[in-house]
Amino acid sequence: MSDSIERLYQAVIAAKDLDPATSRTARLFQRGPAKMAKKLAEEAIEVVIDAVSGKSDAVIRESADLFYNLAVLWASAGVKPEDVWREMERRERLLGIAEKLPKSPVKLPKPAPVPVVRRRIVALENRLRKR
Ligand SMILES: N=c1c2ncn([C@@H]3O[C@H](COP(=O)(O)OP(=O)(O)OP(=O)(O)O)[C@@H](O)[C@H]3O)c2ncn1[C@@H]1O[C@H](COP(=O)(O)O)[C@@H](O)[C@H]1O
Repeated sequence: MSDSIERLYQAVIAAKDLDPATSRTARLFQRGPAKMAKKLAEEAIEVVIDAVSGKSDAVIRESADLFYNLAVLWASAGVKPEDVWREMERRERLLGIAEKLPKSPVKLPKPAPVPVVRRRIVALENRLRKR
């Protein structure tokens, strides 16, 4: 999958300086990051709506549009696909370590009950009173 996204990203980079009249990508670059972000958000919502409606084919189509608009926003923000893959690999390494930790909170052995030494205050007070 990452190969497809990397090819798409390269295609976006190649198209960004084309004629906006004929290239959607060039048009998005001409209109700027706010428009790119709006389109990305719209695609994300379309994926959500189709997924909730159980329309798997539409989810596939809209996901491809989502990846396209994400690649456009990445390019505009100076983010490369490998930057994202590196972050994902870092998280995977961390999770891998975490997976070796016990999932439940570590159960410490209950400390032995400390015998409560009841100060014989009452007896002492009685003794003092008798003096
Ligand atoms: N991968 C894509 C790609 N995926 C989705 N889209 C466009 O993104 C739009 C997303 O769907 P929308 O429903 O939001 O769009 P729309 O409602 O039809 O029209 P708008 O309201 O968005 O203007 C679709 O119209 C698609 O044409 C893409 N447009 C271009 N590419 C690739 O980007 C490269 C550059 O192409 P140009 O931008 O045409 O130069 C090429 O390799 C293209 O294959």
